[in-house]
Amino acid sequence: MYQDEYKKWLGADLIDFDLKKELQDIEGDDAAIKERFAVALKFGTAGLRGTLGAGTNRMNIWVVRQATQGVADWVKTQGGTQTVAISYDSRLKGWTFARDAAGVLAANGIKVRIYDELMPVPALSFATRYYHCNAGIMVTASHNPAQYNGYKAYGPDGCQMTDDAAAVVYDQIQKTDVLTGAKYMSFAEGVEKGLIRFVGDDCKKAFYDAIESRQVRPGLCRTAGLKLVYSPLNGTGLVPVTHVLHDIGITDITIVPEQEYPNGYFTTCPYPNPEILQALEKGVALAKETGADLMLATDPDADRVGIAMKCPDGSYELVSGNEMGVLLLDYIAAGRIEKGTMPERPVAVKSIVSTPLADLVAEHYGVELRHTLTGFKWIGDQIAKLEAAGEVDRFIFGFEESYGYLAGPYVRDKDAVVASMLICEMASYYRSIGSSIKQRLEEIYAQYGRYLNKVDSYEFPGLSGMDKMAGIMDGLRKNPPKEFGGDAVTEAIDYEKPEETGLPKANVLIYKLADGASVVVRPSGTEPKIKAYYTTKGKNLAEAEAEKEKLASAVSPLFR
Ligand SMILES: O=P(O)(O)OC[C@H]1O[C@H](O)[C@H](O)[C@@H](O)[C@@H]1O
Repeated sequence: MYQDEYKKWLGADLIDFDLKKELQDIEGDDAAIKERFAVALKFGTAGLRGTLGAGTNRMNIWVVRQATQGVADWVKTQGGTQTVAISYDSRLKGWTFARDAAGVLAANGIKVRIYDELMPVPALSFATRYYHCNAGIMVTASHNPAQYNGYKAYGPDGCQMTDDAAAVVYDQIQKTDVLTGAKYMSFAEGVEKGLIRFVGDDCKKAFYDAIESRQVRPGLCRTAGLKLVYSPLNGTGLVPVTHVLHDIGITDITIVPEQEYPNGYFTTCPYPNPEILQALEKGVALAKETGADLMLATDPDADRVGIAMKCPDGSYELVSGNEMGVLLLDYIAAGRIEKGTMPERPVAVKSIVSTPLADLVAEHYGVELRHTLTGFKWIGDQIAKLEAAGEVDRFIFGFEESYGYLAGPYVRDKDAVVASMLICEMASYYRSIGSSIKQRLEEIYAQYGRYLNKVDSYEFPGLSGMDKMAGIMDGLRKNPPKEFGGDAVTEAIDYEKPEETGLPKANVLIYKLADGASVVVRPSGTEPKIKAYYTTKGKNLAEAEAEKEKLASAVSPLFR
């Protein structure tokens, strides 16, 4: 089967010369052919993601065209404006895939609004809403290494596609021959026919205005003198983040030179994920050199942001996604109360695997904190619910521990542009009152308790990995652990039971322990990993860390 498919591809005019060469190079190599052709990349709610290359199990123009035909078939059943927004980041073949997706949509009679320069996830979500599109397509593999690309699909609300819509697209893809099934018209023809148009400056301006309107203390940054180092990690952040920062008055910005301009090879940080230290190293080094108050790094599609902060002793410390979520919630709530701009019955949202410290902070300010499953689309879904009730202004902030934040309803995915702006504003504010982000964080710990949140990941690669992970989760359900390292489990919550959790069914187990600590276990939805999320509390950091180590040594043998 896979050999037949391989021969079909080898004999076809593949347009992209890289593909032809790759297929010729693997002639006679059964394993290499099998890997590329035995299965197809699966389109799910997050769209497609895979390594670049030839074959049905790779990201290439043919797989992109086939997927886009599936999207087009779904759009045609939807009525409305029959328009799709498209953006792309700095990844290899990003523009090629975006252009080909536009060509497939145009050939299906669907109108396209495509950015004329690389722009991040939040800008795509915004354009999808702005032009009342039926769908949005973002060509990106987020923070994966350079050999990856992908295709995130959005619904009309600017949220990642729902399960129902993705299932229809998937069915349509199955009916579309990968090499011959998608309709196609050249980009030029689509433009000539008026079907393909670029995103207008009005839309870009409205996006920036929407973000800047979320400042908590407008004008403050103009005089605070914040010194910043910023790295777009060779992705899309450079233009939007610096645009917004300049607008709000932050001018002392040093950009990490090697990571300033788009470069899909990510030569200085092979894994451009702001969650990991390596991606932030160049920025931290430059912050030390320049004495910056703050260092920010956005991932290639600028939906996540990681930071390092200057401590009073001059050292730099990384801030975790949970800590930043809590800091921003605290800053936004306190600031809006002080400024008289807090809505009535304010709502914030976080995922069930994010820190419970946020619950205490929310309670302190009278903010209702809603809990959702992992995946920012669930936070978008909460905003949609408020919108449907005519109460969208109640939403003040949403975050996930995986470095995703959003502070307004103008988009429905995480937005590192607004997060970068608010982090800088918050740093400026604390600087202006003789404090710092670090000091505020310590005050929060002093007030609510020294919480520690850590995530350990256990990898299960290869085809057998999925089975192993399923077996482990099954084992935990059949033989529920009664204690971890001597700490009794006081409550076990199984998210496979929606009647008990009030949330959609999910493969997540939460164990609450006698001393306020908790362990959450779930298989990742994006990588072949089981993740264990630990929350511990101590009189000080050392005590919380010791507790985490104790729990982790009891939990990790379960994953062997
Ligand atoms: O823990 P995982 O399933 O790998 O997901 C981690 C993250 O993946 C993506 O970035 C999603 O957009 C996030 O919403 C999610 O939190």
